Amino acid sequence: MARTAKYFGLVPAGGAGRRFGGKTPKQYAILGAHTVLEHSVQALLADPRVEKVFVVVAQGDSTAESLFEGNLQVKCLPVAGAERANTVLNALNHLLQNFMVNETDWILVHDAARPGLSPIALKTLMDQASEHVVGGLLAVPVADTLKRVVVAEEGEVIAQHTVPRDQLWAAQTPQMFRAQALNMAISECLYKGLALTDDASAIETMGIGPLIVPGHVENMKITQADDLRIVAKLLGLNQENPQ
Ligand SMILES: Nc1ccn([C@@H]2O[C@H](COP(=O)(O)OP(=O)(O)OP(=O)(O)O)[C@@H](O)[C@H]2O)c(=O)n1
Ligand SMILES: C[C@](O)(CO)[C@H](O)COP(=O)(O)O
Repeated sequence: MARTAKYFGLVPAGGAGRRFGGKTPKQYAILGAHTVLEHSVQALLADPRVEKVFVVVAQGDSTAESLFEGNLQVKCLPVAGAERANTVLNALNHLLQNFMVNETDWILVHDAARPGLSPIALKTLMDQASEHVVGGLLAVPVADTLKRVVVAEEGEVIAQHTVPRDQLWAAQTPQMFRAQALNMAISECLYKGLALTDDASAIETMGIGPLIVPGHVENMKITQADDLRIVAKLLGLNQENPQ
């Protein structure tokens, strides 16, 4: 008889941080007293149901391994791929093929670049998405008016027209789905050459809508350099002289 489904974190941390710039990839930038990655991993471990967090890094990246040395709740997998979707798929393949997770276990995919995830948002997502047919994700309703633009030859960005925002939400992470379902959905999409910027979009192509659970602004993604200062402010962390 199959055991009860467990919960595992999967943190894609294999990006180069091109938009962030600088020599240190943003997942290893210092935020308060720890790296961005450590904050993001600890945020997942805030819920006792999360058994283990798998941190997926680029081959040869030993930084994460040293950050979590001795922490039995964290395991680093050097199987990151060319894009975020490849990283997630490579990790899922590794975990399933090595029987480290069961096909029906819940996988919480959470960006290493989102250190501000709150325990209550994580709990709400796990409580609600686990009751949904396919799973779900954190997202926040779009509050700004959105413009579709064109970029002129001189580089000027020109508004073409306004995009109705009444049914638009901005996806965050974690995005929580069953291991094998997500594995198959991403694999199918990549085989078809579909570009995936998140995990839910792969599930959506299977014809099932994931549950949206309201997130919070503090869970923003660190993308540009100044985002580190903004997130530090949102989290009330001293960023003047990061340790
Ligand atoms: N090949 C990749 C690309 C991204 N990521 C991870 O996916 C998350 C979200 O991606 P993004 O914010 O785009 O990070 P980068 O790809 O590093 O940023 P950029 O696109 O600016 O290079 C990050 O935690 C990043 O480390 C990954 O694991 N593998
Ligand atoms: C997964 C994600 O954070 C949801 O908004 C986002 O799509 C990641 O995009 P990125 O370009 O890989 O940062």
